[in-house]
Amino acid sequence: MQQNRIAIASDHGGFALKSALKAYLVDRGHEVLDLGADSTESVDYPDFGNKLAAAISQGEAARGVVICGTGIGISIAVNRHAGLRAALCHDVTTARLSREHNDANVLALGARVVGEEVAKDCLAAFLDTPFAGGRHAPRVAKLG
Ligand SMILES: O=C[C@H](O)[C@H](O)[C@H](O)COP(=O)(O)O
Repeated sequence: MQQNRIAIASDHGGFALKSALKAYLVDRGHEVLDLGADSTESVDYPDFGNKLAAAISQGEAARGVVICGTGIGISIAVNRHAGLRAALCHDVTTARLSREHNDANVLALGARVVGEEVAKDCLAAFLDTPFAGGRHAPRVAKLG
């Protein structure tokens, strides 16, 4: 498992925010595995959600970030994979609780919904918050 490596993927709608968050992750000392998209040319979000889920399942990265226009489609794609828990977050509180209560391993963001600064704050909360365990552990285990 590459503990310090964060995988990131988006569709065309999330491309610009992906670039900004990549730079932010590098600034924070992370290695970034960029799985595309590589431009604003129209693509299909399931392809990128599936790619990121595979990378995490195979231990190529410890956690992931996915971005599409709303964050909805790409988070649905990731959540179809066993062991993947993508949390669609719009604010710091949901990002923090997605880690504390749900042990989310993927942060999903909507580039057409949240601004860059809010997205960075969500990412910081996602990275910095540990899973609380305790009563939450058997619940998370039931997610499969
Ligand atoms: O949930 C889906 C995402 O928000 C997509 O980014 C969105 O549907 C793409 O829309 P469009 O093809 O109009 O750019």
